[in-house]
Amino acid sequence: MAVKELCKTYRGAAAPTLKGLSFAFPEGKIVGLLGPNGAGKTTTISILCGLVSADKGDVTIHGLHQDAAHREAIKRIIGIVPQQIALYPQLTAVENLTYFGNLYGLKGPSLLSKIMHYLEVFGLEKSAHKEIHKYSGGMKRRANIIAAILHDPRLVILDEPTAGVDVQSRSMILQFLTEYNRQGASILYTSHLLEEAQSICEEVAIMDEGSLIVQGKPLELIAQLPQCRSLEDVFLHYTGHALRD
Ligand SMILES: Nc1ncnc2c1ncn2[C@@H]1O[C@H](COP(=O)(O)OP(=O)(O)OP(=O)(O)O)[C@@H](O)[C@H]1O
Repeated sequence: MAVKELCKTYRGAAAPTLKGLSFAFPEGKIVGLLGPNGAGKTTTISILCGLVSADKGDVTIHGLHQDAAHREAIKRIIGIVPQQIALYPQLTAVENLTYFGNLYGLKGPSLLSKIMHYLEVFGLEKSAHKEIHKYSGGMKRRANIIAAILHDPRLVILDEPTAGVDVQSRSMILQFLTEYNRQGASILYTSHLLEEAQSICEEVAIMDEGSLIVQGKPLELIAQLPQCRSLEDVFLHYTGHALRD
């Protein structure tokens, strides 16, 4: 996937959120989009998914240029896991997942067996018929991921999928992403957890204030800076210590 010279200023905003952002990631890898609060990660992801329109610039996903002619094809390729839980709290997990499966034209016994399979993979089978508002934070996050992958997307885009979950859920989610990637899918995710990003991402792009700062393989980025021992050191080297509002 690639973005080229993306610009975005939200209506009424005093300053642009994206200022000519460009990066390109190879397919079939787990890659990370990193940056401090307000860097523009969610905006970038939203543009990649077609949920927000850019003022200027190009997006290409799995060789398809993001334009009106390819919108439907791209929608089928992508699975989106938003930062906020996008499930109906009063519906059970099975009811929610049936609804999301139907949106992609999946139905009947094959959809139900897929839902049950993933509920088991994500350790939610005992809560399949429990309403989502009765789920813990980690359970909601796991169910939120299932909703995005029922249509077997070749690219899964996740916005902070492991934020605020316990160690067990986090480890389960990362293990799943690694396995899903091994089966051939590309994964793009954002996180503030740099140790985690270092361990699972083959490549990362660090952005700040709407522009790309640096991109590369975590170990190569670390090796380029003699004073840095971790991706967190690299991140602080490029983005500085100043607090962001
Ligand atoms: N819908 C919107 N309307 C106006 N401004 C917005 C909107 N969404 C985001 N912004 C602004 O754009 C900037 C970048 O926000 P964005 O959420 O893309 O950053 P981020 O890197 O994902 O941040 P975080 O790590 O805090 O989630 C922020 O200054 C934010 O206030």
